[in-house]
Amino acid sequence: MSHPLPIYPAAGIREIERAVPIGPDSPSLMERAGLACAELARTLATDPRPILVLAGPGNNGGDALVAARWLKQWFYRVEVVSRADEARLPPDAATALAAWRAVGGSCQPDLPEKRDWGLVIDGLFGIGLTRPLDAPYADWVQRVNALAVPILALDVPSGLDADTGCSHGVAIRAQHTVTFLALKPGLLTANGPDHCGQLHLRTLDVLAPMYHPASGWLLDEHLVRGLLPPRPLNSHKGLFGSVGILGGAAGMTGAALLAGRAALHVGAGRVYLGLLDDDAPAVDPLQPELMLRPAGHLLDAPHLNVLVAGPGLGRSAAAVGYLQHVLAADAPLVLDADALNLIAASDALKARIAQRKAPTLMTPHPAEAARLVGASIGDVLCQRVEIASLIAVRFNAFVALKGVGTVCAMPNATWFINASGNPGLASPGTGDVLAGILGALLAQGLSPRDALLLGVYLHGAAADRLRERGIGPVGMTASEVIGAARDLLNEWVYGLSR
Ligand SMILES: NC(=O)C1=CN([C@@H]2O[C@H](COP(=O)(O)OP(=O)(O)OC[C@H]3O[C@@H](n4cnc5c(N)ncnc54)[C@H](O)[C@@H]3O)[C@@H](O)[C@H]2O)[C@@H](O)CC1
Ligand SMILES: Nc1ncnc2c1ncn2[C@@H]1O[C@H](COP(=O)(O)OP(=O)(O)O)[C@@H](O)[C@H]1O
Ligand SMILES: [K+]
Repeated sequence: MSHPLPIYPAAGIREIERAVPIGPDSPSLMERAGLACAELARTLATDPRPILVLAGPGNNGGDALVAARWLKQWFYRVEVVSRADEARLPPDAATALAAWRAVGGSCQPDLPEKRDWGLVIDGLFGIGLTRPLDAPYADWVQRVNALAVPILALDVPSGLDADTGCSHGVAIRAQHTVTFLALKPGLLTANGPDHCGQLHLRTLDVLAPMYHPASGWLLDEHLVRGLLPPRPLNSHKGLFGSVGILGGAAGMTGAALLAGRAALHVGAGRVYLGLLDDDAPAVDPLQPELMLRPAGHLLDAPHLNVLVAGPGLGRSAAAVGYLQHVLAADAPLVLDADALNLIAASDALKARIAQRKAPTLMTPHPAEAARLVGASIGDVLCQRVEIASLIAVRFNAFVALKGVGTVCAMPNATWFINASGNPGLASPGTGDVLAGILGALLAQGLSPRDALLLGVYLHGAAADRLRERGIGPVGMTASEVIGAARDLLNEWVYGLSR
């Protein structure tokens, strides 16, 4: 499999399907997909009960019928449920139906009441789903979802939109999804991961980018391993940059401290905090390495080469003033939280970001993203790739639209979907930690693109490491994520094992 793994929306997959040459002696893509499904199903069907195959009216149903045929030939008991109108099946699916019948297979028009299946194969709809499931499909999906039986979804869990990860009404909740040719965005973001279960990619011997250029890729460990900041033996703290963090208004000092501690633990040479709270402490007793000062003096700190604005910034007039100075600074800048909200509320600030000469990183969660582009949160949730890309292009910024399957979008309209992370991160302060991590990586000389990709992946991977250790997902804290990120980065940079 070639890396990085490309991600295509349905239209791209269709271009690839059209372009792949199929020689006279090579199996059709549907034959390859059905066989790949059957091989996986064989590993999942661990009890002797029959396998239920739900076959839809299009090519997804065709894949399912090919899988049913192989499984029957391997002596599994297979029951196919299909309402497909033979005369209206696409050609490959009609061939698959004829081949299924030729091995003695039959189709039932409705889902039987009995429920003694050992595995359900969902081949109702794939990338061709265009609207909420009609009856009886919606009813079938609800009934198989309610069974205590594993479901293997073919290509896309039926009912889920392959492009967005939002469901059209009800959708299959699978334990496994085997997806063909290439990854699709909807499997990786929004509701996709909850509906897909474990994802299995089968490229069907097709090198997708040969047939259609990709503009999106999976952000995985393979991709970030090449981006690590070097640590020569002959080094001193001046080599690793100085991060200045603007934030910490009254009642929110902790947010700035979390960002600062994260920056320190991910390798920044020096970390300054410019705090807005008049009563802010002069030192963080638990992290005395941090240099705390009033917000108005932050930009006077020596050697600053990266700025982070937002953690606990608040929306006061003073905050706007400090933010204006930070935006005018000629240093890479990470904008998070209330910095984003203040920008969303001001056309002048918006224009200033787009005009910045130094790189800008923006890390909105969906509500912040909605404010930035004047969309509803619902729109953002169901158009994550589009909205992240829109923000990146509009603000000439490197954007992480946060949430499950964080979308990293670049100003050149390329994008990545992050594979790491878990709901342990749905806890206070984890966004501040991400902002600090990004600041530290920029300070160590990574390009804005590479800092964003490594930082987002590392943040999620740290949470995954904590979950492996039983620390979360419930009760995982942002402070714990910092320590795990440090451990992982050292493992990756120096090859030190746990
Ligand atoms: N053509 C090929 O050679 C290949 C096809 N493949 C499979 O083909 C799938 C795409 O096939 P199709 O384009 O036929 O699309 P689907 O099989 O996903 O579904 C399209 C059919 O469902 C109908 N439909 C859409 N939404 C509906 C709804 N809510 N209720 C009822 N009917 C609805 C459409 O009118 C159409 O008849 C992929 O997901 C994949 O599983 C892959 O195996 C790759 C190879
Ligand atoms: N369910 C989840 N799965 C993966 N990552 C998540 C999940 N929920 C939240 N996150 C991550 O946690 C971080 C939360 O950031 P944010 O919403 O800004 O929190 P805060 O404002 O409390 O710091 C983001 O990086 C986001 O992607
Ligand atoms: K399906």
